[in-house]
Amino acid sequence: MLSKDQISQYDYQQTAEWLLSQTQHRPKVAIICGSGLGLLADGLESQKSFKYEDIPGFPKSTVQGHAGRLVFGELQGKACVCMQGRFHMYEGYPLSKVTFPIRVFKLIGVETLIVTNAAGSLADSYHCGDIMIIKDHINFPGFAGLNPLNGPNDDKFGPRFPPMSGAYDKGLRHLARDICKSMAISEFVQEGVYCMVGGPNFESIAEARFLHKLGVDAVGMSTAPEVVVASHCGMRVFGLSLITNKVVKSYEDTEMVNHDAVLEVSKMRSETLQSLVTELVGRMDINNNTARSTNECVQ
Ligand SMILES: O=P(O)(O)O[C@@H]1C[C@H](O)[C@@H](CO)O1
Ligand code: HPA
Repeated sequence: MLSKDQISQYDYQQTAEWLLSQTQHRPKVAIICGSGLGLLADGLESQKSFKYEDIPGFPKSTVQGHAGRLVFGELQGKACVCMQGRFHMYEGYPLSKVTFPIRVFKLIGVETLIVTNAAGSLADSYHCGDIMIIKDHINFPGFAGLNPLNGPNDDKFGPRFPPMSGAYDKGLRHLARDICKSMAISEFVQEGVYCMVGGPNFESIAEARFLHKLGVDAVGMSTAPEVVVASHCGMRVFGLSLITNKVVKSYEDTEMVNHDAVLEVSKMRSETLQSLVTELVGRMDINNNTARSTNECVQ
């Protein structure tokens, strides 16, 4: 039996079928835009967009900097679907709702997920405005039992105990580094470990020091649940964090982070991020997705 927070295969299917009936686009790539990074979706050609509130079963965006639109279109001739705004645990959504779109994407045929987010840096060598290719993540809420895969496993999507090593595709990370070189932006591109915390408050100094000691390079309030669900259902994943602030780790430091500053830095770099993602989609082989596992749920 499903608990009140769990979502049935039928519910995902209903939303997927509704979307397929509303657009001719058949995307193999989905892109999630982080805080202030909605511009990524504006680059799509032949757009067809839907407000989240008009999509059956979809949650609503409540965070400033997250427009709340699902945009279908083409990037470099490849069909994509772009979430202009995502859902966060701190908005009060259960993780099944936070990750609802991922399984819907799977059912409409998406094989590759690109996640982006705004994050604070802990690594001493990082600067505000840096772009971090996500190599791996720490799903902190998962340690406390908050995992989107909790509850009865739906074998049609993936296995009960999925591996998470290698969740961030090596080939795509390599390709992204090559693209950064050709764009001459490597000097502010890093590769590191992202940690999701629940938010909505930013980290205390003691928490920041703790995460730094754990080897976290950047911290944010999203992404890990989406990646867990995408990886569970065999999607190939690529992730980028935009470093919008340095996390305060010293009691001498009087600087305080706030969401407006996060949005400001996001805007400053969003064009570069848009070019990087566009080039990546253009050069990735979408018909050769050696995704991590196979399953039967694609219709
Ligand atoms: O959706 P993302 O992870 O980009 O949003 C980040 C984390 C918080 O939601 C917000 C804090 O400013 O930005
Ligand atoms: O410093 C941060 N901490 C957590 N989430 C964030 N999102 C942007 N910056 C931060």
